[in-house]
Amino acid sequence: MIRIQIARLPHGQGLPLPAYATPGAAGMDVVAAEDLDLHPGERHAVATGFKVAIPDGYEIQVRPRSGLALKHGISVPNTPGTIDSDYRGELKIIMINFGAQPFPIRRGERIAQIVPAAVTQAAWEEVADLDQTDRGAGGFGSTGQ
Ligand SMILES: O=c1ccn([C@H]2C[C@H](O)[C@@H](COP(=O)(O)OP(=O)(O)OP(=O)(O)O)O2)c(=O)[nH]1
Ligand SMILES: [Mg+2]
Repeated sequence: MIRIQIARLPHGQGLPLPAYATPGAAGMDVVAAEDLDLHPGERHAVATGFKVAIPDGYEIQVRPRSGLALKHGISVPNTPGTIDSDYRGELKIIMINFGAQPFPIRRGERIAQIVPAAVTQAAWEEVADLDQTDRGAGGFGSTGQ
């Protein structure tokens, strides 16, 4: 378990912190800080009312909730969303309505889940060419269905 600083913005007053719904949950559910109706095909960066300072070496991934996806076609188009450790703006959840009906997003309702994850940064080692493998450049179904 890591500790992540979280600060409440003025419009986050009264909202619960992102929280695990069950002891074994992988993601903390995040609630909306605003009310809006998301019409079919529309996207919106929904306010959460919080900002966070993630420790170096970690990120937060933003993922959809499967119930909203299955029942209403509500998802996160950039899933898994990436919250960088050096970001100090408001945590926002980009929501999209893939369904056929307008979907009411309401303040205090759980709209997505966030998963802290370790990040491995890499440095490039540029070379003239790469080693040979059996696969070579085969991909995109090259091994069959
Ligand atoms: O679902 C998201 C995705 C991103 N962000 C914030 C935090 C993240 O650190 C920052 C940048 O996100 P990302 O790198 O995915 O977007 P970009 O289009 O590459 O923007 P930038 O040029 O600011 O990095 O935006 C959110 O609040 N919610
Ligand atoms: Mg970026």
